[in-house]
Amino acid sequence: MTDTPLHLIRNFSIIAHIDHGKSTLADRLIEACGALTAREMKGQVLDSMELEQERGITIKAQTVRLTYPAKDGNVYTLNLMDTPGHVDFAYEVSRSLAACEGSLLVVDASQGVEAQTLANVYQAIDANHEIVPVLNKIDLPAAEPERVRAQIEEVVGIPADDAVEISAKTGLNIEGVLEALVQRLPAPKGDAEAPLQGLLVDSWYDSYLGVIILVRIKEGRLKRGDKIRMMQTGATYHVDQVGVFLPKMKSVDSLGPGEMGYINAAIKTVADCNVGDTITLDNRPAEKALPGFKPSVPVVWCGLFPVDADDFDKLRTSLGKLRLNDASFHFEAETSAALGFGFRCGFLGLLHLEIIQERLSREFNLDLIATAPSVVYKMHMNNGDVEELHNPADMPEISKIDYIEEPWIKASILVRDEYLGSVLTLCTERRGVQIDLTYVGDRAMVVYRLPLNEVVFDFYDRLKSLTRGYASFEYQMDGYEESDLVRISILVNHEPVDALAFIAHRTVAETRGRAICAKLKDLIPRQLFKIAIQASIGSKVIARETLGALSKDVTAKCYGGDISRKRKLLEKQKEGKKRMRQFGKVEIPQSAFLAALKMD
Ligand SMILES: Nc1nc2c(ncn2[C@@H]2O[C@H](COP(=O)(O)OP(=O)(O)OP(=O)(O)O)[C@@H](O)[C@H]2O)c(=O)[nH]1
Repeated sequence: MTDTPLHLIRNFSIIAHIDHGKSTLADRLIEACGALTAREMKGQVLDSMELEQERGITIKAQTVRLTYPAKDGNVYTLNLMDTPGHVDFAYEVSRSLAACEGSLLVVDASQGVEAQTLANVYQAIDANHEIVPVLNKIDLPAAEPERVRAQIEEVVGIPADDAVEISAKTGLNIEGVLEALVQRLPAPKGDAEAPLQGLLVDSWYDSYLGVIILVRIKEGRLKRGDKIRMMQTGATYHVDQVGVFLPKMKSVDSLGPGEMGYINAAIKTVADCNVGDTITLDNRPAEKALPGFKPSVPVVWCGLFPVDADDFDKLRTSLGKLRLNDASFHFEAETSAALGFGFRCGFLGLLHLEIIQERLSREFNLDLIATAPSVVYKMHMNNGDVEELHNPADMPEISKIDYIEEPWIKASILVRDEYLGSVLTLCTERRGVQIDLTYVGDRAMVVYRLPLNEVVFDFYDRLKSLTRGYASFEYQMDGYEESDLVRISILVNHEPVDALAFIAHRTVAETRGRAICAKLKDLIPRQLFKIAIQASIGSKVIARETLGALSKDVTAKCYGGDISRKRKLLEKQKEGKKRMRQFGKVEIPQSAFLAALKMD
């Protein structure tokens, strides 16, 4: 089974906007090729992570090898790479694409082209893919295949005459997709006798097998027992197992050119397995490495702290494990006066942040406090140095800073005309600069430049609520620009609370400072003395709230008599204390941080 001739291999990925039916189609293809029995299918096979299933989004790119007896009498090997649809995972999309020769472009025939469809299809075009448009959900009464076909031609700019019309849900015309794959996608190229060149597409940690590497062989052959070398890191390993995903793992003797599969080689550190690296043979190395991927750079950072300080080590181990599965995620130890020991973590975007946070809580059972997400600022110092700032609490003294730059993005928003006005207002409020406004059928496509800082700050939520969920949003990084930014410190009883410090444009500093102070006033329990809650820029106070004093003796109502009841009350109070953080004389409950950090 390992010796599929090149002309009978097709490697493809499926690209689509979220919810247009990519995973459902993948399931149908797997089913149609008999890889799994219906009972084994049980829901969507490719979205294996629990969290993914619940949210219905695809996080990790995965691959499946299918066998398809085509109408031309040949039996083809089809390697399907699943790709995530969301913009935060654009990086994973690009590496999946680099491992394939073609793409199925799935468009929901009742919805039409969306912002994310465009973003993904341009990546596929960049990767020189042959693209087969697929119109899905034609079972829906609202499906308008003709209109969407025209839209694909007009907006995406690829021919859509022979787009395959299907219903992934009912299974209608799945064979049409399989035939299009074998007839329209090019076969991979490569020479089985050449020195090995394998593209390291992905690596993750499996609790039974250790580190697993997903590889696409470009040239040569990779066998069990080979000694491989990673061309970038120079690390060498003996290959214990070579295999393919059916989608269950199945070991094979070797993988030849054009094939995709996995390697298991008792690798201890995933740090040696850089995605995009070239795998070659130690005793007969390739001369050149394959063109790799651009490393992913985290654009959003936030602090993660265990609610229970005893969980610090567990948090460290858990982050390490997640990182094995997700090289795009970064973390480093951090201490906060307010929150204790924790980690500063870097993410590709907000959804990525949310997913990691949720996985920590679900898979590792950790109770965490996350500080407000911050973008990476560039501090141009008076002495000519340029420092990157990931954490507002680390901002250098203002007198030493010449100027500050912040990252900008170019965002495309596709929205129904009736909501356009509110979207334009939102973008303007967020310091956006309009670049373009066109129409895609009955919807407006507006392109804005926006400071990323304003987008990490509840932009998605506002966009969603303003458009009743009907807007689609896609962005890419668009350079750095100088900006009038200030750090706002929050002081409780004149003590700065580092975890609440944030950076904002001067024009919105006061409003946001006020909002936090007002919120904290409601969240911090009254104490025996008056407490000032202030927001300041440097030494200048820009907002203030005062929390009145209160005397409170929980045992007062117990008339001295019932000792056990009294003890219970005191214990209860002690319990409560554990969840408090001490600030000078003031105790702030964890819930206050959580709520204050969740600004809305
Ligand atoms: N009526 C109908 N519904 C479909 C069809 N294909 C998929 N769906 C539904 O559309 C929704 C989204 O499908 P998914 O396959 O999860 O979409 P996806 O593109 O994989 O979504 P992400 O993984 O989030 O990118 C699900 O509720 C499916 O049941 C179809 O052909 N017809």
